[in-house]
Amino acid sequence: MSSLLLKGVRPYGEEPTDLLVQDGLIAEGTDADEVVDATGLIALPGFIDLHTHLREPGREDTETIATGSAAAALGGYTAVFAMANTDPVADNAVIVEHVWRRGREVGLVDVYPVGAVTVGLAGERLAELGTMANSQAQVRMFSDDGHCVADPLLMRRALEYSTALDVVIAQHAEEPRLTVGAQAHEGERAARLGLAGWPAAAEEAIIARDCLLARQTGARLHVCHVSTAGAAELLRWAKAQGITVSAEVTPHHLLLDDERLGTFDPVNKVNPPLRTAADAKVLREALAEGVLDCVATDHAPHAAQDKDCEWAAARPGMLGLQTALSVVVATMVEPGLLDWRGVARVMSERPAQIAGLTDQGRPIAVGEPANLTLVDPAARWTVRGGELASIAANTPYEGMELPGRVVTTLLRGKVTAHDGKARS
Ligand SMILES: NC(=O)N[C@@H](CC(=O)O)C(=O)O
Ligand SMILES: [Zn+2]
Ligand SMILES: [Zn+2]
Repeated sequence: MSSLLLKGVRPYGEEPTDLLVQDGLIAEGTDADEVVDATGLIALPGFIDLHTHLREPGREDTETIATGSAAAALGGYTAVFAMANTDPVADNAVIVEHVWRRGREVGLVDVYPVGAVTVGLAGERLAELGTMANSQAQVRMFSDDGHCVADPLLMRRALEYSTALDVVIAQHAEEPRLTVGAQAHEGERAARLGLAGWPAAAEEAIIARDCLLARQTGARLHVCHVSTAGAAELLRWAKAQGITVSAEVTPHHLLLDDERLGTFDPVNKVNPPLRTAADAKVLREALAEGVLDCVATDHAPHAAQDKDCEWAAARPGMLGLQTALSVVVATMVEPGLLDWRGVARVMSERPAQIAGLTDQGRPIAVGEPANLTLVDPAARWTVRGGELASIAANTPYEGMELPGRVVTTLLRGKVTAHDGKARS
């Protein structure tokens, strides 16, 4: 394997140095086959997304493991967790092994399948968590994402099993009885536009309940896409009690709010919905503080016909992999809420710890795996959905100029993306 010298790179935004990458590792020395001028670029540990929808199998017209992997590499990611709400559902060893193997074949990013908690995501019977955990895919995270595991007894059982398997249960917190027909955040804006409301309490009630179940069972609970100020308050309480709960926030819930509803453009429809500007502010502060552990994209590609239609008929979800870093720079770095060490923490280190990855989210140091993202902090770029690597183009940032750009991504020393092109 060839060696690469990154000259003048700034690890975590600190003093410039030369980084040698050899045989997939960060190595000592300066003798390399290839020298790259990385002056001004910041080196971070490769990003890890705990929440990606890749749509294979079933909706390969919107995203495949190959196109989603390219989007991930271009976004600076070296590992992604592919949610189970595919068709067929990833609720058995055959499907999770397919996703895992296909990710390996594509080779742009480590694709870790998330297994479903219940058979068919139906919320009635537990899936065979143990078989998926012990399969070749070694599933370490389970979620019915897209649906909430609403039955408290089933959730309790899932948490109990998870402790024996040492896996994480990631919950899409939405009390379904409170969100029947819901279209937008329940508040003044939705009321004025005549859109049925999705109340904050539907999210918070499940988070509170599941934190109590996690305390009871000693299990590790992860909360998906936290979107309300009240949810952050509950998580702060739970962590203070010593409950083993972690939580993610999406880039869109950090940046956008329900003012977007005024356009009636379903590109802004997402689950959970865009909340108020006051919620977004609290989420940014909670992420800076560590009450929210990490950023996860909830990258959710949808076909044009499922988005360019009337609001009520449109599917919820937004692309996120290629814009996540820039949104984190805009919402967290530029306002001084996080430095680059903090970005490494929320985009790489904490996600690796939550998912139990031992070869990702590692320090940038000699002997460590060369899973790296090089970022140009001074760059600005304009988002164009049609130019993103995903098959779908449903980005809420269309035409927006965003700060910070991923220049190069390395997976075990191999360049997987450079200057806007993915390389397998
Ligand atoms: N976030 C979304 O709005 N949609 C997700 C499902 C989910 O994350 O709940 C999807 O699969 O499209
Ligand atoms: Zn969800
Ligand atoms: Zn999701």
